[in-house]
Parts: sequence; C-alpha cells; structure tokens
Amino acid sequence: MSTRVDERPGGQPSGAPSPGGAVLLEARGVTMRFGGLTAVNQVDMVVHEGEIMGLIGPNGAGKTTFFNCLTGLYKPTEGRVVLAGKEIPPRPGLVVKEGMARTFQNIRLFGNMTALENVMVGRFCRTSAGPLTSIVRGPKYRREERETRERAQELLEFVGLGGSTELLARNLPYGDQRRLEIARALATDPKVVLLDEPTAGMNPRETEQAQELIFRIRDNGMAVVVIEHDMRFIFTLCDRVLCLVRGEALVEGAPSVVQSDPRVIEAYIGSPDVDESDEELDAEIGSELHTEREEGR
Ligand SMILES: Nc1ncnc2c1ncn2[C@@H]1O[C@H](COP(=O)(O)OP(=O)(O)OP(=O)(O)O)[C@@H](O)[C@H]1O
Repeated sequence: MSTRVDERPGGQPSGAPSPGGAVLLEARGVTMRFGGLTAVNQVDMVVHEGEIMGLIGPNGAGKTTFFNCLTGLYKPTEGRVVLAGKEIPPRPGLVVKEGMARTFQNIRLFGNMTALENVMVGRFCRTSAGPLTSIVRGPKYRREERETRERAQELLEFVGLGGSTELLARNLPYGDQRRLEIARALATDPKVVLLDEPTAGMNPRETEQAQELIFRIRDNGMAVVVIEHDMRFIFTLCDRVLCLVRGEALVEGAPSVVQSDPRVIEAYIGSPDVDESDEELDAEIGSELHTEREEGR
C-alpha cells in the first residue's frame, strides 16, 4: 500500500459503512490501570485499510489513554496491538517506524522552529544518515537533506500550509498549528494516522477544512482513527465509530447505529463532566438521526 501523499482535489466520504479492506490495526483486550483506577478495560478495536474510525465518549472515558496504549506512550497493563500483522512493542519510536503516527490533544510543536523544520523533524525517522554522516555532511547527507526538505514542502502544501513554510510554528494561527501537526505525522509515511481532537478550538470553516483534509488522507491510502467531541463532525466523517464509556467499549458500528443507540445518548447526558442541557446534547448527538427519520431515510 502506498502511503505517498499526492495532490488531489478534495476527498469525499466513502458513503459505505465499512470499506471492507484488510485488517490493518488490531487492538485486543487493551487494559490500562493507574494504581486502583482502570482507565481502559479490555478494549478491542479493529481498523481496516482505507477506513476512518471514530473514537468517542464522554470526558474521562479513556480515549486518550487508549491512544497512548496504541502508540507506545503507555505500556498497556494487558492486551496487545498488532499493526499490519505484526505485534508492535510499546515504544513510541518503534511504533512510528512500523507505520503508526499521531497528533496530540494539546499541540506539541517545536514553537521556535519553522513550519518546514517541524515537518522535516517528522521525516528523520525515515532517513538513514547516522551521526557520522551528519557531522561529515557528505553527498549522502546532502541528498537526504534535500529530499527531506522537498517532501516536507510537499506535505505542507497538501495540508494547505504551502505559503507558511518559513513561519515559526508558534506564530501560526491555532487551526494552522493543528494542520502542521498532521503534516508532521504524515512525514513519517504512516499506514495509519491517529488524530486526538483535531478540530478542538477550530471555527466551523476550519473544521470543514479539517474534515476535507482527513478524507484526502484516507484517499491517499491511509487509515485514520479520530478522537473527537464534535458529534456532527464524527458522524459525517467516519466509516465506523467506537464509543468508550468509563474505559469500556459501549457500542461500535456504523455512525447511524452508534448515534441512534440510546446507551450512547445516555452516556453523554449522564456524564457529570458535561454541562450542556439535555436539549443541546440531543441536538448535538441525535440531530442527524432526527433528520434521517423525518426524511424517511
Ligand atoms: N497518567 C495518568 N495517571 C493517572 N490517571 C490517569 C492518567 N491518564 C489518565 N488518567 C485517568 O484515566 C481516565 C481516562 O482519561 P483519558 O484522558 O484517557 O480520558 P479521555 O476520554 O481522553 O477524556 P477527554 O475527552 O476529557 O480528553 C481519567 O479518569 C483520567 O483521570
């Protein structure tokens, strides 16, 4: 499977409940305990090639902890993670090399480096120049450096930051910083990209652009797993959705199945961390459902 990012016009939702590709990422019985607290409990998740998977759940449900287990930031107390048929050790560097990249809920860029340099850093896991080559700066080093720069430039254009390459990351608007994080993740040539709240803090226009970008990532042959609180975003973006509640998998399935499941709505309304009114939550979680019913779909 190619993970090259080509310049293509905006991607489209597949419209299919599941692309039916081969299994790419498989988490089995993943459990993470912090002392007496079980943040993630026996969670299974399967992601297929070319699939966009959504991960939802109220605050504290264990979504980010589950991501941290998948990406080697945490060593799960129990369970295993298999990527492209190979069990991956819980070491972030190895996980990236095996083809899984991620972004973070709280943006983690190198603020004093340019946008281009930030993406180039992501690329270095795919270059072969060792310390000696870097000191000597011979032809091999210079060729890799040039290729890394070109690839970083290409990726910045892909995410819509082609005009901001020389700006310091810390000076970019918030939405652009999130896109820069995605470009840096793509620079590692991943098979699957994990995005932790990619639209947090974005305005509606930026959210729409983020959705279009994720479709294009999928169209370029990568699978995507997305954590989001924006239900409208998740249900229009994803092929399948997994809802976690108190660390456990509550419901998994097509967006239409998950959004109409009373347990999901109950989980959100029943969450002490959510302070919206029931009416607002109903609009957020169930609006597409009501629209579908009214239109007789
Ligand atoms: N390093 C840690 N040590 C102890 N407890 C932790 C740690 N990380 C997370 N937790 C706890 O695990 C539970 C799950 O947290 P997590 O951040 O994974 O939830 P989440 O679903 O991502 O929440 P949110 O939507 O608010 O980001 C919470 O009770 C949290 O306090």
